Amino acid sequence: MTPALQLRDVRKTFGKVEVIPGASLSVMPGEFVVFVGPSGCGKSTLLRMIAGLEAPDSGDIMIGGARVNGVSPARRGIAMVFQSYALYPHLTVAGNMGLALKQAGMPRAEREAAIAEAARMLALEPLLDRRPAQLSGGQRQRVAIGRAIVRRPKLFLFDEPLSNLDAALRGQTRIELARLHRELGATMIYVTHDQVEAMTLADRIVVLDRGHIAQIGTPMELYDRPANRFVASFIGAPAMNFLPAAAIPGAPPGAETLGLRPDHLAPDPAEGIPTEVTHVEHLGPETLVHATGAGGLLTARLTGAPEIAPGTALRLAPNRAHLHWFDAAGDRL
Ligand SMILES: Nc1ncnc2c1ncn2[C@@H]1O[C@H](COP(=O)(O)OP(=O)(O)OP(=O)(O)O)[C@@H](O)[C@H]1O
Repeated sequence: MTPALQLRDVRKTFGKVEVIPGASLSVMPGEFVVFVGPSGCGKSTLLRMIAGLEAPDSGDIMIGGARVNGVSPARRGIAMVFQSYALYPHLTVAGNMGLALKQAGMPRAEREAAIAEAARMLALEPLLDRRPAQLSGGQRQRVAIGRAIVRRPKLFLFDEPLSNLDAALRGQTRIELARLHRELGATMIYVTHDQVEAMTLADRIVVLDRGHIAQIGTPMELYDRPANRFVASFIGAPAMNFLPAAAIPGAPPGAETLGLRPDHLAPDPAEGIPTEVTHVEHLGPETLVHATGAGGLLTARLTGAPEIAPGTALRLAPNRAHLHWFDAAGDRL
């Protein structure tokens, strides 16, 4: 099958700074791929090169099997949804959604059918005659998504589309986006710095570390088998704990660091690592216990609301089925 998108050793430098030192990846038709990484890691630059808003210094960008380097954004068969909704204030919702189709010369009846279909998918039907100023932030973002849908692009590109929404609406819109992806069966590339969005939306996640692809995999692959410390610490909340490899017996040769997820620690008065509790957070169904011990800081996620006070001694034992060993370079062993 021809990949919907392929990057072959794509490089980008701004002035003297190499922002993308060489990225290669393939996205299959219908996949939802999320680019994730901390601020400044180059996610937006990569997305903007795919969109044609930025030119790579070298390398090939292929969309649907055709090389699109040098092809204008409008001719790439893509639709982009930004963090800022970028709606036209003087046009109605329907007008905003249909503008690109009108400009492309699509007949009115066909245009209206496309708008009606997108409005149905996004529950925008009652709002079609409103102007952007009369909409909430979440509704505006849905219009921006609708504007992308009506164009039936080969590739949807999303650049942090939820970051202007409040937490509750972000969660809700995330679920809507996942449903939309299922319903459309479209190929989607999505940029975020939020690992929860990446974990919940992606078929596959691309983790970027200072322009390098640190790992590509399904959410559970990254969670269960992070390729290096960077991915291990970025994926999963609360973050993975890191201790010197000598903290427990059984380190493989070359191990420098032991990674333990908070989910994989449990009190064990006999065998556990001795720690002193520094802080306890009761979240209702679970409790986060923060402690010092074995030459590091440890966070454990315990179920229920155990009575543990700061200052007490607590022995925490790792689940042996979930140990992550890393060498001096930070690579997984
Ligand atoms: N037009 C530009 N000129 C010079 N440097 C740039 C330009 N655009 C981006 N950069 C730099 O390239 C690096 C990557 O930026 P980019 O916006 O791709 O990161 P990002 O991962 O999307 O970050 P954020 O989440 O903060 O948007 C940053 O160091 C940024 O300062």
